[in-house]
Amino acid sequence: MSEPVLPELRTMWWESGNRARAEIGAFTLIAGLPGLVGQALRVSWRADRVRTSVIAVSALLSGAMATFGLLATQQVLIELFAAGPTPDRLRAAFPALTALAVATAIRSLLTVATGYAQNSLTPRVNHAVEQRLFAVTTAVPLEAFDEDAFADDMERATRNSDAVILLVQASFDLLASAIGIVAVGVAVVVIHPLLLLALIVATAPRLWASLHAGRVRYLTYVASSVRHRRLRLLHDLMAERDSAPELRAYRLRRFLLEQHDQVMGAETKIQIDLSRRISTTMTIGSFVGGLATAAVYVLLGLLLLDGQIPLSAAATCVVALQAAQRTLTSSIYQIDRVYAEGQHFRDYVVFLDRAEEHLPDDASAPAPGPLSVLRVDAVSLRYPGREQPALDAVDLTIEAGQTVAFVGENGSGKSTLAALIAGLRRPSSGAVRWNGEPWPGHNPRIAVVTQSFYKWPFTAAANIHLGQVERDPEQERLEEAARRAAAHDMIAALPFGYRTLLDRTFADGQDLSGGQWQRITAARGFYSSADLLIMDEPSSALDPRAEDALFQAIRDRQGVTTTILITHRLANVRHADRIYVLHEGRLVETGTHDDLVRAGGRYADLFTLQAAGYRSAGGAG
Ligand SMILES: Nc1ncnc2c1ncn2[C@@H]1O[C@H](COP(=O)(O)OP(=O)(O)OP(=O)(O)O)[C@@H](O)[C@H]1O
Repeated sequence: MSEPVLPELRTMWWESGNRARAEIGAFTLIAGLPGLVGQALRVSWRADRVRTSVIAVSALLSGAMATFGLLATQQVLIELFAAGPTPDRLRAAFPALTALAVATAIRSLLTVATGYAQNSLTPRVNHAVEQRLFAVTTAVPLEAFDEDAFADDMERATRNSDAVILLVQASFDLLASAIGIVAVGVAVVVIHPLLLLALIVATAPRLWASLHAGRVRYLTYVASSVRHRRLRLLHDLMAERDSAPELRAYRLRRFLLEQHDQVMGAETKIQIDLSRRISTTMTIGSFVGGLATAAVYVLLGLLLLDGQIPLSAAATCVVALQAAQRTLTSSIYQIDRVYAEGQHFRDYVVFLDRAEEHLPDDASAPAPGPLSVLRVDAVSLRYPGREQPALDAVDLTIEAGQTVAFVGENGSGKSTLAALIAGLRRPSSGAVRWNGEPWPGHNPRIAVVTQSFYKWPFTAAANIHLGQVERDPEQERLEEAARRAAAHDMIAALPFGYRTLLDRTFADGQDLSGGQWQRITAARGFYSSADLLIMDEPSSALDPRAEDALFQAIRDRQGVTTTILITHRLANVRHADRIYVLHEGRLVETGTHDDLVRAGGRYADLFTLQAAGYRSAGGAG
């Protein structure tokens, strides 16, 4: 093995928020919060005004109750520390005690109301966010996926769709904590203005230390993230079904175990170093925080001795200080969360904005009529990052009812031309005209059986029905399409026939061979009643009998419906009304099979080469 380590990994979607949090200091962190909380509240407001209002009002009322509770506590203490017999003092403290109990009960009720409102708000926000996101991801044209930056943004936005609700939740929690802190501040000012200063002095070092510790925690995460992913990659390689056969066939076991040992060793060492740093930060934070609190207690003592504040005020201040520190601890956690989730939320918003630029404007276009003629006018396409155009000024005309073939060597541009005709991609220049009119986006009258088909995790029947999902499935038509693609007998032999799930993730799910899958996708093409059917390499994995049946079915369409056939098996295009030969993106030859063989050009060369292969094999046999 010449490569000592696995290749570099790119930054992943889930790291952006934590990375951003790790890179900034406490000041930038705090300064960024109002904007993020504002955005979260707007999202929440749009999703559900009533519940958003309930949560916001509850947070405010809860803060008011906290202030009220502290003032009542002071009143209770004043009455209890007053001179006189204990029963009298208790009687005097009773109204304040009742007020304290009521304030506490109201706060508890508000917490319950907030919980209910948040529980119902969460699915509503998620629903709104996901609907908007997937409405966009399913509408952007294919070329958007070729732009690296766009594809990255899309991945981040899709995976981070729950960032919105996490940001909303964290923002509400932060809001409640912030109001709680303000409430304590107000109560303390009412008791004695100087105590506010004491409160700030006691809590500020802890606040700073906790924020700093948060940053170290995020740094820890970021520093180990690449190794974690590398480990996950190795876990998958060593324990997954897909890689298991080659792992054994190529005897990769030792290599992978060594890689795992190396990465795991580095990870352990760095984790230990980093946890040491975190512990140090936390210890310093607690130490300085403790000193500051002690200093405040000393100050309180001095004020008491000097007669500046009564004993009840000092005692209330101690209670307030503890309440403030409790609220602060939860605030720090919320601040970090709001910031990190806020970055993910920004990814989501940025993606939606960028995606808007890509969306096709086909809402206002009239539906295309039945095909009479399709014209490809000087169409060119250059993929991003490629010097050579994949298609270069291609012109051709297809009449309704024709069967035409695109042939050419690998990479000559056949699939790209098919994608342009279907409207799955837009040309860099030129136009595809359906009955003389260009059609923006995918043309609903064209069905495509793609070369790199997707194995949809549905039943066999549903997989065929995908060819025309807008109509209810008709078993007879499904079977008829399957027969034409030589798929019927194979499906009938599956454990549940047409109702067999074609994905092993599901209970009783089955997997098919490559050729069997290809028969299903061909059946899907036949099932559609599109005016134009494009079949891109529909027989590459088929056995000779299935291939013969498939091409017979394609020949049966000739003169009735229109077909574009892309194949390297040139014997199968002999019957085509017209053959277009592509070479390095240019249309180099056009004609019937006989015309092209007679012309003795590129097609004739390829055909003779293939035919010679069969002849010599026949001769050898
Ligand atoms: N998404 C893409 N991004 C960048 N280049 C691409 C992309 N898809 C295809 N290409 C390039 O465009 C050229 C034409 O590719 P295309 O798939 O159209 O060829 P093809 O004639 O269908 O080939 P094959 O016979 O192998 O299926 C090739 O050079 C290919 O590398």
